[in-house]
Amino acid sequence: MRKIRKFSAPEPSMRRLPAYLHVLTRLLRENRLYVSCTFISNELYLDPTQVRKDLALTGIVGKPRVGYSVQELIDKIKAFLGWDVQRDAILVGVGNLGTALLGYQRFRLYGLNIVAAFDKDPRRIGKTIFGVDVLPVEKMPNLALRKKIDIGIITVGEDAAQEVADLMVQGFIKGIWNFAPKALIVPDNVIVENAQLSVSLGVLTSKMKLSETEKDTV
Ligand SMILES: NC(=O)c1ccc[n+]([C@@H]2O[C@H](COP(=O)([O-])OP(=O)(O)OC[C@H]3O[C@@H](n4cnc5c(N)ncnc54)[C@H](O)[C@@H]3O)[C@@H](O)[C@H]2O)c1
Repeated sequence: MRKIRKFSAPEPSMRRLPAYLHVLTRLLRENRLYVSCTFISNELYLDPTQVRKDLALTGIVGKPRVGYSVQELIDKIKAFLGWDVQRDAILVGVGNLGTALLGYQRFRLYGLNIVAAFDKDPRRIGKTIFGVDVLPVEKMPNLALRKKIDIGIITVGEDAAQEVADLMVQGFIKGIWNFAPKALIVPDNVIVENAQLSVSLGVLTSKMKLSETEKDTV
C-alpha cells in the first residue's frame, strides 16, 4: 500500500495562508503598517486563535499591542508557501482548462512560471497560447530534464492522466499539480496535489442543502 506522506505543518493551515496573504496585500496597498490577528480573523470569519497558530508556523513574531508588520508577514507567508522563489513549470493538455490556466497571469505572483505546454493533438501543437509554445508531448520528459522543471501541471482527460504523470516522472519533475479526476501513482519522492473545483462546489451545495433543511425544520 502507498505511504501517505506527512508534513510538519498541517494542511488546513497551508490552505488558509493564501487567504491571509490576500488580505495583507490589500492592507499594504492601503498603506497599513501593522495588523492584528483579530483584524485578519474578522475579515475572513475565522477564529483568532486559529489565525494566530497559522501565522506562528511562518516564524513571525508580533509586537505586543501593535500586532504584526504587514510587509514582514507578507514576506514570511510567501517564504513559507515557497512563493518567494520562481519555479519553472510545464503544462500538459492545452484544451479548455489548460488554455485558461495558461492565460492566468497572476500565477507569476505566486512564483509559478509556465515555460512550455504540451499536447498530443496536431491541431494544437505548434501554436503559441498566451505566449507559451505548445510542443508534442513526447518531447516533455527531455525538456523537463534539460530545463530542470520543478512542477508539472496535468490538464488532460482522466484516461491520459497516468501516462502523462509517468512522463513527468521520467523528466524528474518533483511536484505534480493534477487537475484530472484521477488518483495518480507516482514514486514517493514526487508530490502530487489534486485540484478539484468539484470538491469546492460540493462543499458549497452541501452547505446550501443543510441550510435549506435546517430552515424547513425551524
Ligand atoms: N480540477 C478541476 O477543477 C477541473 C475543472 C475542469 C476540468 N477538469 C479536468 O481537466 C481535464 C481537462 O479538461 P478540459 O475540459 O480542458 O478537456 P479538453 O478535452 O478540452 O482538453 C484536454 C486536452 O488534453 C489533450 N490530451 C489528451 N491526451 C493527451 C496526452 N496523452 N498527452 C498530451 N495531451 C493530451 C487533448 O488533446 C486536449 O487538448 C479533464 O481531466 C477534466 O476532468 C478539472
